[in-house]
Amino acid sequence: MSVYTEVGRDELIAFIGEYAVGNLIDYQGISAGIENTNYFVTTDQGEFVLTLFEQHEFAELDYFLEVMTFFFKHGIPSAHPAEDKQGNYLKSLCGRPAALVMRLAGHTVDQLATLGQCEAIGDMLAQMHLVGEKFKHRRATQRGAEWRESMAETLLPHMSAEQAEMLKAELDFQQHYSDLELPWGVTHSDLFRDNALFIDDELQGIIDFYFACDEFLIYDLAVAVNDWCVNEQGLIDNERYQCLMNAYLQRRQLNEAEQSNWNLVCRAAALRFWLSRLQDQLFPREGEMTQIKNPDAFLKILQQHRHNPLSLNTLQNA
Ligand SMILES: Nc1ncnc2c1ncn2[C@@H]1O[C@H](COP(=O)(O)OP(=O)(O)O)[C@@H](O)[C@H]1O
Ligand SMILES: N[C@@H](CCOP(=O)(O)O)C(=O)O
Repeated sequence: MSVYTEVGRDELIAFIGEYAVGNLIDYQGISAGIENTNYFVTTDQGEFVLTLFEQHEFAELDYFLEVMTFFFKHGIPSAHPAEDKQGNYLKSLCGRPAALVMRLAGHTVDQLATLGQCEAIGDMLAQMHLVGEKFKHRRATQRGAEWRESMAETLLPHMSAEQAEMLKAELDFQQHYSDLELPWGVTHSDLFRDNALFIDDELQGIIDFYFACDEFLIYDLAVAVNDWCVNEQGLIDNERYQCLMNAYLQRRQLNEAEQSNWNLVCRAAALRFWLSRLQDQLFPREGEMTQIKNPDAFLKILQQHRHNPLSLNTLQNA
């Protein structure tokens, strides 16, 4: 969903007037997206995206704006937040925290990804992980093992006996996730096809850093593989997988611990989105325009990882 909070024209004119971005010409609610309210905003000086944060309070939002600014300044194509006349990135609108960011060119990938797009994402994700070593702000994940366990508890009573049994077995398998000693740092943690903008195979930008957090770097990689590499059958496709992974590995090799835990982390990443999509389906939030993504897509990916683990052997890791 995208418009949980409706913004009136006069309110927006007053809000825009606090920035040096020109006068409002037009604005339009964006139907894509799930977490926040988003509008495309056109002024006589440019194109922007207005986000009203629906899930976060003021205090925690600085981190995300720091992440976006950091990546932008370090050559990762991402949307720089606009500063108001007082130098603030974060403001208040309609009782919600709000930010205005640059509108990037291109379109999100609404179809299956091309091999070129998989390669571009693998390459950019590795660059983010390398440059991210210098990022000093810390934020714990909100969708980690603890969240997965407690959300599973909430959802178990609503599941078929077969799915509930599988979920319990999966939680059992993943029970030591938090004890793993794997390279970690700032991650996007939601780098799906609908969070990257492309013109053909040229990556224009990465958006929606609002799940960014400290996580295992290969969790971020697994999130991307689980979405970018799917084929018509909704399964991870070997060709796309090879393209994304080889592009990543050319810049950043996986150490032994990462290699031996790759299947576990791919499963944790699939489980996270299966559970969050089930949560959205079973407990939808109210709004004017809504979209709920299909949880079964991630059940299928999770099953694939359980029965046919992705190999690292044919890839270019040293
Ligand atoms: N900086 C941006 N430039 C261009 N389009 C954007 C930008 N930010 C968001 N969008 C558009 O808005 C949609 C929803 O944004 P997103 O951040 O994914 O929302 P949500 O946080 O609600 O999931 C995207 O799919 C994209 O089409
Ligand atoms: N990418 C997740 C949902 C998170 O919402 P987003 O629209 O903010 O990316 C999914 O596909 O389930």
